[in-house]
Parts: sequence; structure tokens; C-alpha cells
Amino acid sequence: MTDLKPKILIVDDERLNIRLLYEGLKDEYQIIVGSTGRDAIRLATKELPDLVLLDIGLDDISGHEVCKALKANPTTKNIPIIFVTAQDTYEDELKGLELGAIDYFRKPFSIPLVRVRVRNQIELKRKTDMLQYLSSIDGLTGLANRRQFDEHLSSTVRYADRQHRGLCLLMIDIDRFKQYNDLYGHVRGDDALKVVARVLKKCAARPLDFIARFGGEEFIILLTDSSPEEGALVAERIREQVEKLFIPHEGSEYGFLSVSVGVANIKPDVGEHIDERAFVEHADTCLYFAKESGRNRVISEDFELQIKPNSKK
Ligand SMILES: Nc1nc2c(ncn2[C@@H]2O[C@H](COP(=O)(O)OP(=O)(O)OP(=O)(O)O)[C@@H](O)[C@H]2O)c(=O)[nH]1
Repeated sequence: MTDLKPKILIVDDERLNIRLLYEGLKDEYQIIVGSTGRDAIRLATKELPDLVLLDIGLDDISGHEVCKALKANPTTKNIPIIFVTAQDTYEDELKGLELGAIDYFRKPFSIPLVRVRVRNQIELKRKTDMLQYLSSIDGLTGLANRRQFDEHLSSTVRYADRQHRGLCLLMIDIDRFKQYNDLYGHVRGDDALKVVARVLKKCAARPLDFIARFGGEEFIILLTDSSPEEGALVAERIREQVEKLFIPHEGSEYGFLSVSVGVANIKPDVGEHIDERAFVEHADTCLYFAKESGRNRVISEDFELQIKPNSKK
């Protein structure tokens, strides 16, 4: 069974200190312990604790250096760090706080005080995590929002650039959605957006597939390590699955709800620098051509797909 208690990493080179903190906190938290600076960096990166209690005077790498390393790493930079130290000069405390630590415990510490301050920091972390989550999610569909997508695109493009990997970008837009809202109302319109989001999740379900609501009735999918053929196939599967829902749409030339999809590709081993804005623009241009050439179809920038929608009125 998974332990849902918040996780605290305690790093100290004195066993007695670890023991005192462990005994004082073990009832409310999962505790992981380490005794060196290397342990601190390794365990923080692997376990992603909710809080680190970090001794400053470690033998191999000082607590200050560990703090710097954790704050410089995007994966660990938001983990709160509290310094635990016998050093009690004003300069030490200032240095620790300037490096990004959130609090400072002096040895010998009072366990009741440690408990209260740890609880406060954990509570703050929970709220910050929740805010971060809410600011990255589209409330209607539960998909990533545009903001999260932009961040993901940036890091994925950098990865693909370094590793010469293929990427496909699918831009998906519901056809005649204004008319759909006008005919059936906004609540049904919202339902349609949720249904399309479910189709996208079903059709792009590999661990590295990233789906987001790009805005309004537009969605975007980034497929990592994928060829143009794979991108076009996923796009066509999406188009077909939405069509097969047979959701009535009297304002559409097909009689049912449909989507158009534009697909842009970055091919591996091309050796050119990838421009992420141009990548999105290419997908958007293909989507535009899909709309212009009749909707309910896929246009890929790399090859023509002969898709004949079969539900014409
Ligand atoms: N119900 C609902 N409608 C939305 C939402 N976001 C955007 N829309 C509507 O989506 C419609 C998009 O319309 P247009 O951009 O004109 O495009 P379209 O009618 O789909 O036409 P084509 O894209 O050319 O097929 C607008 O009427 C928006 O109000 C939403 O969250 N819920």
C-alpha cells in the first residue's frame, strides 16, 4: 500500500541528531535519512521529498553547496530546505536563507518547536503544489493547459534537438463549433469539448504523448520519438474516432461533429536547429489547409493523406 504521509529527508552526519529528528517526526511523516552531501543530492532527486532537513556541516559536500545544487536542478528546485546546524552566527543563517532555504533550526533543537515549524512548511508546500497544479490544468477537460504545453514543448524540443529525435505536432480543431454552440447551447458545447478530449486521450496514450487544450475549441498533441507516418496515423485515428461518435451537428456539412487536424514534423538526423515557434506555425498552417479543403480531414506537412470523410449529408 502506498504511504500517503508527506515525505521528509533528514541528512546529518551525527547519528544522534538523525535519531532525535526521526523519533520526533516519524508518526506524521515518511522519513528517509542520509549522512552525506552526496546522499542528500541523490535521495532528494530520486525520492522528491516534501521537505529536506539538512545539516550544514557535512563531511563531503557542505549543506550550503547541497542547497545550491538542489536549487539549480529544475526537478528539485521547489523542495523546501530547512538547515539544521550547530553553527549559529548571523552570517551562516543569512547565507543559508539567501541560498533559498526557508528556515533554520539550531542545535540543540526543541522537538515540539521542530514539529510545529515542519508542519507549517509542509502545509505551505501542499498549497503551493496545489496552486501549481491548478495553474497548469484546463478546468473543463482536465488536460494540460496552454501554459503547461508551452513549457513542455520547450523542454521536449531541446531534448529532440540534442538527441536527434523525431517529433510530431498535431493541432486539432472542432469543425463548425461556433454553429454547434449556437444550435445546441454552450453546455452541450462544453460536453462536446470533453468528449473530444477523451478521444484524444484514447488515441495518444503512449507515456511520452502530451495532450493539451491549446485554447477555445483547439487542442494540441506532441508526440515524442515519432515519425511523420506515425503522427499522421494518430491524427487520422483521432479524426475517425470523433466521426464515429456520430454526435449530431446540423450546422456541419457532414451532419455530425468532426475535427480537422494539421500535422507538423521534425525528423531525426536532419541536423538543423529546431525552432519551436515555427513548429507550431507549421501545424497551424496544415490545420488551416485541412479546414480550407473541406474540414473533417488530416493534412500533414510531409505527405498527402487521402482521407475521404464518409459521413457526408
Ligand atoms: N462551449 C464552449 N465553446 C467554446 C469554448 N471555447 C471556445 N468556444 C467557442 O468555439 C467557437 C469557435 O468558433 P470559430 O473559431 O469561429 O470556428 P468554428 O465555428 O469551429 O469554425 P471552423 O473552425 O472554421 O470549422 C466560438 O464560438 C467559441 O465561442 C468553450 O470552452 N466552451
